[in-house]
This record gives sequence, structure tokens and C-alpha cells, in this order.
Amino acid sequence: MYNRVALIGLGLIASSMFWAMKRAGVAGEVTGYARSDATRQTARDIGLCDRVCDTAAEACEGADLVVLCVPVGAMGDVAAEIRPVLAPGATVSDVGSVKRAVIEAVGPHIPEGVHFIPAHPLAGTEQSGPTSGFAELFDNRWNLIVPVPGSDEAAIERLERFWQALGANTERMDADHHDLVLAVTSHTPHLIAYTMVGVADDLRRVTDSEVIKYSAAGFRDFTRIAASDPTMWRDVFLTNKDATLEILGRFTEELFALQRAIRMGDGDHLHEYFTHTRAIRRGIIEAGQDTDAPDFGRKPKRDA
Ligand SMILES: NC(=O)c1ccc[n+]([C@@H]2O[C@H](COP(=O)([O-])OP(=O)(O)OC[C@H]3O[C@@H](n4cnc5c(N)ncnc54)[C@H](O)[C@@H]3O)[C@@H](O)[C@H]2O)c1
Ligand SMILES: O=C(O)C(=O)C[C@]1(C(=O)O)C=C[C@@H](O)C=C1
Repeated sequence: MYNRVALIGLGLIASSMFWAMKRAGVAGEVTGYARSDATRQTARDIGLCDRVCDTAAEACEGADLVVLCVPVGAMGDVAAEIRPVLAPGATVSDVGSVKRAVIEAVGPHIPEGVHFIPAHPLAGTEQSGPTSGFAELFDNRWNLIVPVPGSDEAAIERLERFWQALGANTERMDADHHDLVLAVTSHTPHLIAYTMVGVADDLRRVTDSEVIKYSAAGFRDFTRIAASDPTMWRDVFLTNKDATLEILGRFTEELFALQRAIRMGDGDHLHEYFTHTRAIRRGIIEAGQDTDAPDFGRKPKRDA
């Protein structure tokens, strides 16, 4: 599908892309670059990339697909660095969790004749670094393709076919809409998990290690999410500021309403609220939209 693919930033997403590309046989040579010597050495040691280069420009020379896999806040600098070697007809894409900020940071560095097609695979784990990737990460996951105005249709379709070969389902989305949707489904939930784990840690002296020892599944999931890469998430909140603040504002209002209901002993309010949220979850399962759910494919119990 592409003769030479360059991966810039060799962490969870780039390494998963490499193994998925090898599984699918969709790329000729895959070159890679990471900022630190240690990461480049690890990549060489584990056979991550056909060739690991010492500069981003060297990795991108002659590439017909370049994928920026660095934290969102580093995308602009990397784009400036590789600009001189980008050949007409090549595609530059990225995997950043925020799209408007990446378009603004990278777009100005894309030379005439080079296709710039941002994308965001909705797949990840709390792990990071070159050894954390695996070929199946994108299987049956969405990858949101966010073409900029004037993007070449054939280049977009080629990138979509590429991601589909890596196991993903693709859909196109406008950048601002993407950032709002992700603020709801990913960014704010991460912030809530970080906060909850912080609260538990504040209580550590009272509860000792019992917080973790006896933690139920919900809190354990919070601690998993709160173990995600701090640089990546710092950049997500700094670059998706407006949408995240909007959703956080709404979240806080709902939380205050629930807090008040608890204080006032308003059981009806609580029951009504939880009935409503349960119906939302069941709707998702019934629509077949959560294939990871343990109850996926089973008929939901109506009156449990
Ligand atoms: N982890 C997830 O769940 C997930 C999911 C989808 C998209 N993303 C996005 O993918 C991108 C990469 O995330 P990841 O999880 O693979 O992160 P990661 O921390 O595993 O890897 C990032 C890599 O980029 C390198 N790097 C950082 N700054 C750099 C710079 N200036 N120049 C060159 N290399 C640099 C790091 O050393 C590291 O090797 C981020 O933009 C993130 O928002 C992450
Ligand atoms: O499963 C996880 O660990 C994730 O948080 C992955 C997750 C998410 O679903 O929120 C995180 C950030 C991304 O940009 C895309 C996916």
C-alpha cells in the first residue's frame, strides 16, 4: 500500500502500527525515529522498524507515508524538522488524541503537493514506550480520519485502506467535532480517573493500603487509566482546553445535583438518574456498539 512508511516517535501507537503493518504486509520498508538514544536502541534490540534512524529527517527521506506518533504538544516541532525532506505526493498523517491543535501546529509546515491527513485511532492502553505495542491493538477499533479542507480524495482513501488493513474501522470527522466528542468519551473521563485516584491517595494514611487491596472493579479501572503517560495527557488537556472545560463544567453541575440529592435524602432523584444512565448503557449494548462488554451479544436482563 505504501513503499516506505516513516514512524516518528516510537511508543505504544507507533510500535503497534509497526507490528500490525508486518502482520498485514502493507508496507515495503518501515523506518523509525525516536528522540532519545535509549528508545532508539531498544527499538533496534527488539526489531521494531526495518531501519531506526538517528534523525527524524533521515527517517522521512523518501517516505510516501509519514505518521507522527509523538505527544500532541511535540507535533509542530517535528513537522518543522521533517519539512525539507517531504516529497511531493507523500502523505503526512498523525495519531494525536486532539485534532484542531495538531492541524494548527503541523499544517503550516506541510509543503505544496504533500497530502496532510490527520487521524486518530481510538485504541490504546495505559502502557507507553517502544516495548508496549502489539499487532492487535487496532483490531475492530475506530480510527477517525480528519481530512483538512482541500485534502486529496485518493490520498484519503489510500490512508483509510491502510488503517483498515491494520484492523481498524474508519470514519471521517470534522476536527472540532472530533475534539468535542473525545472530550466527552475520553479526555474528561481520564481527568475524573486521575482525580479519584488522587483523592484515594490523599486518604491513604487513614485507610493505609486498603484502598488498593479491597478496591472493587470500578476503582481498579480508575487506577489503570491513571497510570497513563503524563506527558501525553498533559498535552491533551493543554490543547483541547475549550472542549474539556465545557464538558467539565457540565459534569460539575450534574455532580452538584447528585451531591445535593444525597444530602437531602432525595432517593427519587438518585433512582431516576441511575435508571436513566442504565438505559443508556443498555442501549449501547443492544446497538452492538461495545464489543468489549462482557454481556455483549447477550439479551440484557429487563428487570434486574
Ligand atoms: N496511548 C494511547 O492510549 C493513545 C491512543 C490513541 C492516540 N494516542 C496519541 O498517540 C500519540 C503517541 O502516544 P503513545 O501512547 O504512543 O505515546 P508513548 O509515550 O508510548 O510514545 C511517544 C513517543 O514519542 C517520543 N517523543 C516525545 N517527544 C518527542 C519529540 N519531540 N520528538 C521525537 N519523539 C518524541 C517519546 O520518546 C516516545 O517514544 C500521542 O499524540 C497520543 O495522544 C495515544
Ligand atoms: O484504553 C485506554 O487505556 C485508553 O484510555 C485509550 C484511549 C481512550 O479510549 O480514551 C485513550 C486516548 C486515546 O486518544 C484513545 C484511546
